[in-house]
Amino acid sequence: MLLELEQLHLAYGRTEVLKGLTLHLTRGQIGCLLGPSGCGKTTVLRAIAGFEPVDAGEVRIDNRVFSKAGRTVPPEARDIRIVFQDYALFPHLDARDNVAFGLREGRRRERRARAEEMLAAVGLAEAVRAQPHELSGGQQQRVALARALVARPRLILLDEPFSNLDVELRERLGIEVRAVLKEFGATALMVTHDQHEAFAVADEVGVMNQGTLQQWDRPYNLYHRPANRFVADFVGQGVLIPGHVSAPGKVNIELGRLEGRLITDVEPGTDVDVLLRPDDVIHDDDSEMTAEVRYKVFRGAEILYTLRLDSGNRVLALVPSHHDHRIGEQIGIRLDTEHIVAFPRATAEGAWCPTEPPA
Ligand SMILES: Nc1ncnc2c1ncn2[C@@H]1O[C@H](COP(=O)(O)OP(=O)(O)OP(=O)(O)O)[C@@H](O)[C@H]1O
Repeated sequence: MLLELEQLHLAYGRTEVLKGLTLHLTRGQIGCLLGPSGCGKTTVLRAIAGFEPVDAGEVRIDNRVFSKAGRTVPPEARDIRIVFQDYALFPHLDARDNVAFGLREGRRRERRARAEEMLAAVGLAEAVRAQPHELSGGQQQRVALARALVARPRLILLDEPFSNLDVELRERLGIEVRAVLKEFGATALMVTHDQHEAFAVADEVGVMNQGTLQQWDRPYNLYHRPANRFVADFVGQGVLIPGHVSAPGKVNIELGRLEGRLITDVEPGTDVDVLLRPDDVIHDDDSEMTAEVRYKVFRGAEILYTLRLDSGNRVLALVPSHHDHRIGEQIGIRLDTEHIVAFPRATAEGAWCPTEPPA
């Protein structure tokens, strides 16, 4: 294990921000913390970097305790580098010298040579002498990444690294950053509130809520096997539909009987809420089951339909966009679920539905 956070507790004054957070990263692994604003993501990075002392629990790196109650190894002694949202480049230094700054040792010529190699690795061989203001946001962030990587630190932390970039660029840069981190075998932890960014970059993603980790898993599992309602709601889209577990692996809902492996632990006889993702609901003109189009969002390749069932419940359906139906039309649907995600029926506040479109 390269990074181990064990039962971390951290409060700002009386406000408890991290409440027993445990997380492990192996060497060469890229992790990402995802969660709503204010859930404590940046605080986790600050605790790892040594900017914030912890109240309880431990931060261990390479089996060495770097933080525990009453003891915080200073940031400069941790061999960690951070890539910030605003790039934090020196405006008066060119790209090469910004990267060379990441090397604290060696002669200037050697440091510049290594900086040039590193810039080439992030695709900026042509821009070594450019000043930050001559570079685009994406290029500046690549310079910042090169500066973080050049000294081969133990761990790289990335704090919302793409949030100043436009959406199109974010995912592309995310894929590039992942490739570079992997090429150098770097261990990295990123924080973001953008799940597409997290999925593009990370091997494993942790969903946080109010200072705790709800699930740490591969992106596929977060989407298809959410551990609880919070994760189901936060990752991807979907609705919860009332159902009843009639037998192991069999759940009755108003659209019929679902059969498949139950992901969550619910006994036969239990009333449940079943998660239906937009890709579970297939548009099929030949199906006898129909639903009314209440709302639609054109997404280019697909249209995301909000459909009203006879009961009044809503489901979402992701449909190829040449199936362009009008609001109010009844369209055929069928379900395609290979496994079932169901949570024991809770209070009404646990369930959610897409909101009605504005009139
Ligand atoms: N220095 C501080 N003093 C007091 N409270 C703080 C301090 N820094 C953060 N907080 C509070 O701690 C909570 C967690 O903050 P943090 O920045 O870790 O959240 P975050 O998940 O990174 O949020 P965002 O996505 O908005 O950046 C917030 O409620 C915030 O207001």
